[in-house]
Amino acid sequence: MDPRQFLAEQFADHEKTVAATKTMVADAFAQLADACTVALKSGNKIIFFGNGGSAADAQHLAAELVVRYRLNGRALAALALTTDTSILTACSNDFSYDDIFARQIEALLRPGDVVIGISTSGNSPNVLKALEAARDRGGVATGLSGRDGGKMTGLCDPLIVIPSNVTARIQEMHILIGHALCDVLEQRLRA
Ligand SMILES: O=C(CO)[C@@H](O)[C@H](O)[C@H](O)[C@H](O)COP(=O)(O)O
Ligand SMILES: [Zn+2]
Repeated sequence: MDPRQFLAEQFADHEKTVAATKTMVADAFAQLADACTVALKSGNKIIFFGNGGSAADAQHLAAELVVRYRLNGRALAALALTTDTSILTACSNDFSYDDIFARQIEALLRPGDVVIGISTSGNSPNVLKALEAARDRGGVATGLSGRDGGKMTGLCDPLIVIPSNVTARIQEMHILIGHALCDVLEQRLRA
């Protein structure tokens, strides 16, 4: 396998996914940006969570809002549920891995908070449980997914579904959309 050829194929696949995604997700993205704007203006917060690469996305995006993305200005209230190893290990050990995000939602969510579950399959049980817990407690359950949306369909409003079956391509679109979300929120609330 020639790495140059392989990389060219990866770029081609990425570009194909970008082209398919940008026409499909615009309305859901606008809805998500509006929901986050309302929450932040009302003194609520945005809560991100996901597994593996999506855990990295969750904490990456929370950091953009709490600290800065492109603009200096006020801190925006955001939290990733993927970072406290004591909570994550105690909850996995004593309860179940499926509860690691839902338990934190029970502790930390206030009505009006926006939660953003990130799952490329849309089927990770811990993400689904947290979305249900958020919805039950008056949170705004939203998500970033891929494939056919999985079980996140029907739990999230809006749900941004990336039209791809390749986990890496879906994640690449998630972080692009996440960055765009931070940019819109900065322009609305930090400028
Ligand atoms: O980053 C990657 C693959 O690119 C992996 O770590 C991936 O995030 C993990 O397999 C996750 O557990 C997948 O979960 P999900 O996206 O289906 O919810
Ligand atoms: Zn990855």
